Amino acid sequence: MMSVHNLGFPRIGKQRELKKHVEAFWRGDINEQVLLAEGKNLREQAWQQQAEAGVELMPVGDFAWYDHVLNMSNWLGVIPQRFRHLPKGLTQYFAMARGYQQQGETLAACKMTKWFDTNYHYIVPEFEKDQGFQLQVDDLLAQIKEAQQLGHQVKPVIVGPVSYLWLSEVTGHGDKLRLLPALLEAYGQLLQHFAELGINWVQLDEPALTLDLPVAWRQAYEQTYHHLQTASVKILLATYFEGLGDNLTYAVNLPVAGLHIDVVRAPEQLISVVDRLPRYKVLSVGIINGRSVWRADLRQLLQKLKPVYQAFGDNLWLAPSCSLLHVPVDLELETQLDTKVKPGLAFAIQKLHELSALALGLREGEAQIADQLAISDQGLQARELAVRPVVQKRLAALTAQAEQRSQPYAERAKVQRAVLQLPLLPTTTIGSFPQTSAIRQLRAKFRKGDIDLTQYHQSLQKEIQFVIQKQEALDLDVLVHGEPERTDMVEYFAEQLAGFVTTQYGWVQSYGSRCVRPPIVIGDVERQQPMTAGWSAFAQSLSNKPVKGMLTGPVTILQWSYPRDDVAPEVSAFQIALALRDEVADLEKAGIHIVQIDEPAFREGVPLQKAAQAHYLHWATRAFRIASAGAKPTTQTHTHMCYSDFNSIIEHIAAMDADVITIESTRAKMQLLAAFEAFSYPNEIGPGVYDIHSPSVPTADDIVKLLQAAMKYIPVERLWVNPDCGLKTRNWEECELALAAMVNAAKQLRQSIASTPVGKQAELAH
Ligand SMILES: Nc1nc2c(c(=O)[nH]1)N[C@@H](CNc1ccc(C(=O)N[C@@H](CCC(=O)N[C@@H](CCC(=O)N[C@@H](CCC(=O)O)C(=O)O)C(=O)O)C(=O)O)cc1)CN2
Ligand code: MET
Ligand SMILES: [Zn+2]
Repeated sequence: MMSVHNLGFPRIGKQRELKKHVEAFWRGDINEQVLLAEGKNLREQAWQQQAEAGVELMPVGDFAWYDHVLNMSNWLGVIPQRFRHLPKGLTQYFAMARGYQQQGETLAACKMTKWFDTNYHYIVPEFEKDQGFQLQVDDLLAQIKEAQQLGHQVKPVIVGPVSYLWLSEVTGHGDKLRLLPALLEAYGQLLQHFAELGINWVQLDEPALTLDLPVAWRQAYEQTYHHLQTASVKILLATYFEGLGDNLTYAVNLPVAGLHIDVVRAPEQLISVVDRLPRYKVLSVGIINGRSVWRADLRQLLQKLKPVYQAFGDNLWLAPSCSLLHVPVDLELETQLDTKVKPGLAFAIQKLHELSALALGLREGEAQIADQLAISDQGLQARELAVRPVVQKRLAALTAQAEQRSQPYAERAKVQRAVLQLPLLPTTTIGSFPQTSAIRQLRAKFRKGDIDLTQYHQSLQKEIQFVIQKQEALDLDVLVHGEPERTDMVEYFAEQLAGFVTTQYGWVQSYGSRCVRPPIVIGDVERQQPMTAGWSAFAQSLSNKPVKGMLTGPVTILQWSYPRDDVAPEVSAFQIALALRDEVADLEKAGIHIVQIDEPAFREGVPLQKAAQAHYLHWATRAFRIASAGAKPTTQTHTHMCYSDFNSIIEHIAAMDADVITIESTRAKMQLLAAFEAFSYPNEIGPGVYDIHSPSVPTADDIVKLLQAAMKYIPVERLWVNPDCGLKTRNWEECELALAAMVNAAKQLRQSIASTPVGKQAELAH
């Protein structure tokens, strides 16, 4: 029978229950037994919600206390040496995710990085040179039994071996593919365990199969699935986030029982796959967008699926394009959404209902789903909202000149030096200071109406005063206001821009227990009033040192929101950029001399396949320039990037033409700067000098060494001193100690440079 199945479901619960339980466990407020019971509850609820929405084949294995890639490492026994003496189970698991500090012992966490082009972060598998694999899967098998006992037909869902290997890092040198045979043995055993539990189908997630793969990795796919075909379970090979591209011919011929393809990201591949996939295989069509919150056009999708159903019959399965991890759980919780917008949206549960409707419509005819079609038709009307001809006209009239600063960097730098009077190696922070529970509670009180707007603003002003005082005391050179008024760097802007809506409970996991509520772009974007200038002006009034204005860039605002699914992303990005351009002008009017426009998601937005990258990089760079280039030559523009590997996009970073870029680089030990040097990056750079993810505090010596390393690549006149990223997830004690060390390090270096003869200085600087 044709099946409706799901690739994965949000694990956090409708109201972020998982976050609350896990954080309570970390604080020691609940014990392991209670945590395990709460997890079991959440899984049961998720299965129940999916079953009620018509899922016939239930994903199991998508639950994770922290991250599903870390789960896979744990199941395979990929535990780096430094954690092996810790008690197996949750202690070891959380130590790998977050680091470990106890009784004088400090273990660094494993690396965390972006999951393909999403805002979800996974824990990078860390292999030793001769990594072995040893299954420890009792918890996974127990979950499968839990679901079976509840009467669900279970399909285990795990990361496939090639993608797992692709995402891993090997310490020292060595070709990762060497490890494939041993890895396949372990996967083979795991599939055998599934078979013993009566499992019929297993889903192996292989998003890496959509990348432009080196030949050896393509071959690894053949080797892998030839090896695993002897297992007594059927394999559904799941690909998503892109089309199969050049790997299509390989993919359709791999010896697996089923193939899942993403026809939302790559609609054009449907015909090719239907033509080439043998009819005895299952074709799982990812037809409902797992990365968006827009309702689907069911009539159109039915037309698309009809010929596929004719060709494949019961071997056609319907699914979301990818795991629903990337969308919120339930639209029904949203009681404050505009009543014209809400019918246009679908969260995880609603998306599964859309799939069930499609399946029923295909099997039994459209008349059977008249109600759902009516809902879909109504949803399409929400796309006609928020049309703003004024914005469209302004965009159309934009000149190339508007995207250029009025003077080149070399000249701007001179006038900025005169205005700002900064010392060599200026010190600064990235923007946010600790988001304490007092601040969050203040916000919660304001939302509930327990305090009014005036009281809320007064308390925020007090916080800004406190933040400025602390920075003065630390003797930082360029100050920030600390962003206490922002729940999130993207949501804050979306709340104020016309053309966006925000949600109450639209939480999506970003990493571990940390969640975000991505806003939704519903139409043309337009600024209605200044968004940040008041707060920045207030902060500046408290200090004689420059205070940076703090904006989130157009690419990041769009990337961390749900875009329209029927508007080219650059159109929305340019509109957001125009709004920010006006904000920059208002900051200048308010007496602000430095404006930072953060673009941490700039790299994340780069398309996975090479063919599409140039177009993206072109418009993304333009969007940044539209936002920033209106600044006066005396205004110093900054940007900030983090969480990614920048080496491949340096020329585009340079084309953004920010006067200063502050960039995460501690974990890569300044190696990143070699790339900046190789490219002759012309403007100023603040390579992060300490990792803000770790509670451990750096010493001034550590920082001096890093800066000396940086001076080998970047002339000291163009170097800044700052942490890797914002400090909102840290506490004050950690911040003060770390920043004191940082300022101290900068001062030491300034002194040693000042006492160095001029000839030598030049040497030092290069
Ligand atoms: N959008 C986005 N993506 C990003 C980042 C980012 O900053 N923003 N940074 C990178 C890393 N990702 C991150 C994602 C989230 C968080 C984070 O701290 N999230 C907070 C939520 C922030 C928030 O919206 N807070 C609200 C709601 C807070 C809250 O939970 N309030 C309580 C009540 C108050 C209390 O008792 O604490 C409640 O509603 O129940 C507020 O401040 O008002 C969390 O999960 O805890 C950090 C980094 C990459 N991606
Ligand atoms: C994820 S980048 C964060 C930049 C922001 N200005 C902050 O300091 O939090
Ligand atoms: Zn950052």
